[in-house]
Amino acid sequence: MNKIDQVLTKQQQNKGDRYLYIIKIGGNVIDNSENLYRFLKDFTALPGFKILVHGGGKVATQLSETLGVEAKMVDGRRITDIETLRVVTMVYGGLINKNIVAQLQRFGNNAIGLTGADGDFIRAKKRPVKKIDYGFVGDLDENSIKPQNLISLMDAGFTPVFCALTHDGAGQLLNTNADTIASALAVALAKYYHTTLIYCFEKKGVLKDINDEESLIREIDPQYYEELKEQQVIHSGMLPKLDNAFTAIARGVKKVIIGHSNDLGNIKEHQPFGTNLIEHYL
Ligand SMILES: Nc1ncnc2c1ncn2[C@@H]1O[C@H](COP(=O)(O)OP(=O)(O)O)[C@@H](O)[C@H]1O
Ligand SMILES: CC(=O)N[C@@H](CCC(=O)OP(=O)(O)O)C(=O)O
Repeated sequence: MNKIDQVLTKQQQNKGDRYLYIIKIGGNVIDNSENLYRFLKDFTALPGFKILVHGGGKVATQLSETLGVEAKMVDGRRITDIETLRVVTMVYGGLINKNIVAQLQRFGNNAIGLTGADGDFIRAKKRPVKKIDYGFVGDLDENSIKPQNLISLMDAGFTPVFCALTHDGAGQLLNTNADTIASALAVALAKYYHTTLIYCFEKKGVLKDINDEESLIREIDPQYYEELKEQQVIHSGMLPKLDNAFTAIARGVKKVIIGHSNDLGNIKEHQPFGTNLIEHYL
């Protein structure tokens, strides 16, 4: 057994006292400075190890339009030509990532802002051209994340903050959906930590009626998810989010929650929070 494997085996044995929160925030939280402030404060107060993953599609679309680069989405994924890749690199890797890191530092959280290329933390494969050419969009697989260096970074006291950019290992940055990055990180790290994956957005969770915040669904299993899809209770961005969430559950992540960024503090207070995804109802 080599040295790294020995260290990792030891870490696996010690999983008992190693808790990790992987939390993803999307464009609507980033766009609302009050909600973002509150979220980052509550995120900092969570116990244990933490990783933040952020999107920012909304800001990228706004800046694209200002720069005269047309924003095109298909099935919730951005068609990323070379001009768009330049925009998202500036917005995700620069503007949003560095602002979040600076705000976390204010709360005493020693955050370090990363793309998947930094430290070779996340390698992706450019999506093959089939019916649609998505351009510089990266897909993840089970080999995309090698956890060793990420574990070392967290052991050294840093909080990784990942944006929605990865790389292909051959010099090319790729745009990768932030929900997918969060799910892949949770799957890769679930062997080493008691891992909770949380998707925070601007609603209480998955709602029966999207216009009624009181219609929160507290628990969903895959069978109920299928029924909700058939009834068209779930649509648009919530579909890929739930697909990513159930992928994480199927691959060993024990706890996945979808909830409002303003309610994150409920976790510390041991209060109910958002929609919990479960393998199946008992
Ligand atoms: N049943 C549902 N409950 C809550 N949100 C839903 C539901 N069905 C569709 N949605 C939509 O999904 C969106 C969240 O997906 P998305 O925009 O991709 O999130 P993010 O802000 O994290 O990127 C919500 O803003 C909402 O418009
Ligand atoms: C390939 C792809 O679609 N990438 C996303 C990455 C950003 C993201 O995921 O942002 P939200 O979480 O705010 O939606 C995009 O460019 O919109």
